[in-house]
Amino acid sequence: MNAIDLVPASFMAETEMAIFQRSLAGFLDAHASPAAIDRWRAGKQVDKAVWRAAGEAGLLGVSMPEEYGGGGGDFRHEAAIVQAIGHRGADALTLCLHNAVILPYFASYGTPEQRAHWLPRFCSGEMVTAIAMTEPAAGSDLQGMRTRARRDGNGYRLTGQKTFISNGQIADMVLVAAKTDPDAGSKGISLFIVDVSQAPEGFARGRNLDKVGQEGQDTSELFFDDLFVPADALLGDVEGRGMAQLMAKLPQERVVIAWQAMAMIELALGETIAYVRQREMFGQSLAAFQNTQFKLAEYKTQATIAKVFLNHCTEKLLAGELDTATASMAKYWISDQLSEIVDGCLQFFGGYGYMNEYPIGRLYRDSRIHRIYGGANEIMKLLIARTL
Ligand SMILES: CC(C)(COP(=O)(O)OP(=O)(O)OC[C@H]1O[C@@H](n2cnc3c(N)ncnc32)[C@H](O)[C@@H]1OP(=O)(O)O)[C@@H](O)C(=O)NCCC(=O)NCCSC(=O)C1=CCCCC1
Repeated sequence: MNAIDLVPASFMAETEMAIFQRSLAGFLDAHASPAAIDRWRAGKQVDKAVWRAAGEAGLLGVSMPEEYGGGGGDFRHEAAIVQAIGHRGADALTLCLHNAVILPYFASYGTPEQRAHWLPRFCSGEMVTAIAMTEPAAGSDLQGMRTRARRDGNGYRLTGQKTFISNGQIADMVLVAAKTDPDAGSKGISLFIVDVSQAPEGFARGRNLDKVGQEGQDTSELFFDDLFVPADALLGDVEGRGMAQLMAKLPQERVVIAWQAMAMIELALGETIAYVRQREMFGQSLAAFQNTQFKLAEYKTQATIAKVFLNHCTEKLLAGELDTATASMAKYWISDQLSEIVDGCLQFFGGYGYMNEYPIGRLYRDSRIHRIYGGANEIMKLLIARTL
């Protein structure tokens, strides 16, 4: 049994992972109750207090070194968090963005001073993070970004616009991709650590965008108008490495999204199995129909195969051997399974499935984005095809 699988405590010795999962479940019971989630969805953002509480509970920066206030764990702990949150729906998944997507940029590319300054603030929950790559006219084509960073004395001036930025409304620090040399192609992009906690002049948050699903977390436009950042805001200390840094880190982000999709598949199957068992029609249980059994057998098979492949990707990632194509396969294939399975599950609920009061309808809306964010699935196929 893989340590990432949630197994009943009675079947295993109390391993470090089981203890971690238990404290995670306790945290989510206390801070991500259905009432709290309803509040986030109404306000279109996760309460910031939850971040502080997550920091105090040791759930932020779990894979970061202990010397920076992190948990000293690894990607298995990150995957456990993604799963535990995903099993309750999609809300608060941006905690995983902070943990498993953004902090690793600092751990891998930050100077010792940047790591020492920023990571403790992120691990405590004092500062919430966001990453800003996408622009209104450049989503899939990262090199097409227009945001500029011009040298100015002992720093840079950032001008441009970003959109679809998760945590954009609540972030205290935004890691911004910008062109330092528009003529240098992939070597003309750099990443900047932008402290927006004090609403600096030249920075503005735009709309908290109204989405089809995942309404419990904020997704924003961000505007930079001649915003001054000091020279040490450049991630690392060499200009022009941003594109390669993004390309190297995106595979892990894609595995995180695949784990989210996996958790939501399991949630959909659980909800549907419970429903078909209690729903009576034509004088028998909906579960007794062969169509129900065959469909659910197919979905369970797809889910099982997906999980085996995802555990394989996780092992590769832990060994530092995860390649872009393999991560792209996980993201594209598992998010496709999610769409098919959630759609098929909703069908069993009939008219009730289309009502927001049933969780399956919400899952249907929340799951659609998995085929788009982290790189559209068509981009995943392009990245796979490049290796053939
Ligand atoms: C693949 C792509 C469509 C096109 O790449 P091009 O061909 O322009 O870039 P190319 O020539 O492949 O490469 C650039 C440099 O990079 C190096 N490198 C590549 N892989 C790696 C690697 N694995 N390690 C190190 N270096 C790498 C490459 O060698 C090159 O450097 P060089 O010029 O040779 O010096 C790219 O643009 C992409 O991927 N878009 C999807 C964006 C996309 O995924 N957003 C997602 C936005 S975030 C998001 O959606 C969120 C979702 C959830 C919540 C939060 C955020």
